This record gives sequence, C-alpha cells and structure tokens, in this order.
Amino acid sequence: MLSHQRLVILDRDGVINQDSDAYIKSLDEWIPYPTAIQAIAQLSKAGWTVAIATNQSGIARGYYDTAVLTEMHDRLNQLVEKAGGQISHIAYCPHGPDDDCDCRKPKTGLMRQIQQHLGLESLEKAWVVGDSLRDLQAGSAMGCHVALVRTGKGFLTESKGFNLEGVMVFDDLAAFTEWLLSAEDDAS
Ligand SMILES: O=P(O)(O)OC[C@@H](O)[C@H]1O[C@@H](OP(=O)(O)O)[C@@H](O)[C@@H](O)[C@@H]1O
Ligand SMILES: [Mg+2]
Ligand SMILES: [Zn+2]
Repeated sequence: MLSHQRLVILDRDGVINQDSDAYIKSLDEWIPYPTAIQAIAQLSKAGWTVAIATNQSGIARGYYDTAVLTEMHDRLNQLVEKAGGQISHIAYCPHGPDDDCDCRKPKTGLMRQIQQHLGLESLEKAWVVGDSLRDLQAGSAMGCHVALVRTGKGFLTESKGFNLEGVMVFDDLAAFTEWLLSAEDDAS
C-alpha cells in the first residue's frame, strides 16, 4: 500500500504533448513538450509517483486504434525513462461521448483505475494536472488537489472561467513541477 500521496496524475494531450482539434491520430502527430518530459523525470527523481489519465475518444471515432495508442505510450515511456524517470500507469478511456462509460473524464473511472493499480485507499492529497475543465472536475471529485496548465486547451479553459474552488494555474507542466518541488523543500 503506497502510504503517502506523493502522486501526480497527468492529463496527456495538451499537458505532456501538443494537442490538436483534429485529434492526435498517429505517432508522427504525437509531439511531446520537451520540458514536460523533463518535468516528469524530475518528479520521479524527487520520489513522486506519476500516472496518466487520458480521454482517447479518437478510438471510438475510428481515427486510430489501440495499437497506435500503444506506440505513442511506448514512445512516451522511452523518453521519460531516458530522462531518468518513470510513469507508473497510463489509464485511458477509448469511448465516445455517447457511450455512457464510467471512465470518460469528467467521470472518475480513470482515477479509480489508477488508485486501484497503485493500491491506494484514496487519492486525497494527490495532484491532478490538466488543460481541460473535465480533467479538473474528475480530480476534484476524487478529493485531489487540481492544477490547470495554460498549454494545449488550458489558456482557453482559463479564459472561459470555471466554478471550481482551489484550482492553481501554471504556464506549463514544468512550472507546476518547479512550484511543487520547491513548495515541498520549503515545507521540509
Ligand atoms: O486531454 P486528453 O484527455 O489527454 O485527450 C484529449 C483528446 O482525446 C482529444 O479530446 C477531444 O475531446 P472529445 O473526446 O471529442 O470530447 C478533443 O478535445 C481533441 O482535441 C483532443 O485531442
Ligand atoms: Mg488535455
Ligand atoms: Zn470510457
């Protein structure tokens, strides 16, 4: 049982890699933010557990399949491991908006999958970092701390406004990571 919640759950598109309104449909279209890869490695090296919770409705829409998604996630894991870090679990929702599944954010099924995979009693005190309101809603529903990044759809999400308490806003994942690790230093 992982005792304390030094856990960060990341949204993928728009946080770790560039997003597109045309979906990320192939390995060639999956373009990571270099600073995000470094940030994930930094979190790992500082003893944080990193997991990912991502909606992938492009599968239900027929734009790509799970084999292509696996190629993207293998590349992501390679890059993070090469930078000295690791990703503990990638939870994805392959369903579409009309499939009424339990896992499409803002529902909490992906978060609960990560919780179960890590053997945690709760996700309270874990951090959820996303670029869309649904990411923050899913995290908030699980009692997590939530942070919005301005990359991907984040700037638009911020400009639209949201009625969620306690959302911290950062320019990107690197800025969130720098804040989190320095806040921890100050507290120690
Ligand atoms: O940000 P995460 O959860 O990692 O992934 C988001 C993607 O699955 C896609 O989600 C879609 O939303 P709809 O699924 O069509 O509502 C659109 O926002 C696309 O632009 C985006 O690439
Ligand atoms: Mg996103
Ligand atoms: Zn689903």
